[in-house]
Amino acid sequence: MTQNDVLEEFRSAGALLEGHFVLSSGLHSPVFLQKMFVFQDPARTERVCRALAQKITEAFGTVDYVVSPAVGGIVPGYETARHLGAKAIFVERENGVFALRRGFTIPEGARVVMVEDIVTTGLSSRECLTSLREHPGTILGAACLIDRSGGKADLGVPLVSLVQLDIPAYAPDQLPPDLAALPAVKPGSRDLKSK
Ligand SMILES: O=P(O)(O)OC[C@H]1O[C@H](OP(=O)(O)OP(=O)(O)O)[C@H](O)[C@@H]1O
Ligand SMILES: O=C(O)c1cc(=O)[nH]c(=O)[nH]1
Ligand SMILES: [Mg+2]
Repeated sequence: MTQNDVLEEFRSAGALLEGHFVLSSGLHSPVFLQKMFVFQDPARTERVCRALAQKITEAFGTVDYVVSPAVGGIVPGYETARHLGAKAIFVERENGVFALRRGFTIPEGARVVMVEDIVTTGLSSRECLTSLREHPGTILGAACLIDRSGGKADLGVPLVSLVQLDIPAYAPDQLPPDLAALPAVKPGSRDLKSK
């Protein structure tokens, strides 16, 4: 799949939203990728995750465990793991901090890749990777469907993505006037999880 093919999947799923969005990081952006509109269609999800699995294999070789940050990472993590022949587990917030729960474990020597849906600042991915370092296994790297940081997000491990876009994101006190004029909506779930 080319970058355009992947973007076309998002576009035709109605997942490329324009307006005024407050992202999980608190940054404001005129664009939001509503990944759940992609993931509600299993056939579409299969197409993009098969392509991501191919990139992961090229970059990292065999993978035993895919670990994803909940909630957004769970569906693409599972589907990508299916194509890799790997297990799919996830971290979720416990008192606001990502942790492996539900009795999930990673065996000694397992080859681990973190799979995220979207990378903006990389904070969610870094938090996931930090929690994984407390467990056995070798972290080979990270992967995401769309890196909207334009390659600027530093996860501390190699990151492969299907699409790299440099989508503007602004601090709340630095909004361009045309963006400030629109009512802001906050589609993400980070606040919900910390309560
Ligand atoms: O790179 P970042 O600046 O961390 O932003 C990207 C993160 O934001 C979204 O998750 P969100 O926290 O909105 O929750 P969700 O996964 O439950 O949708 C998305 O799923 C990524 O995890
Ligand atoms: O940064 C985010 O919170 C974010 C951006 C985006 O485009 N899509 C998403 O689900 N989260
Ligand atoms: Mg997320």
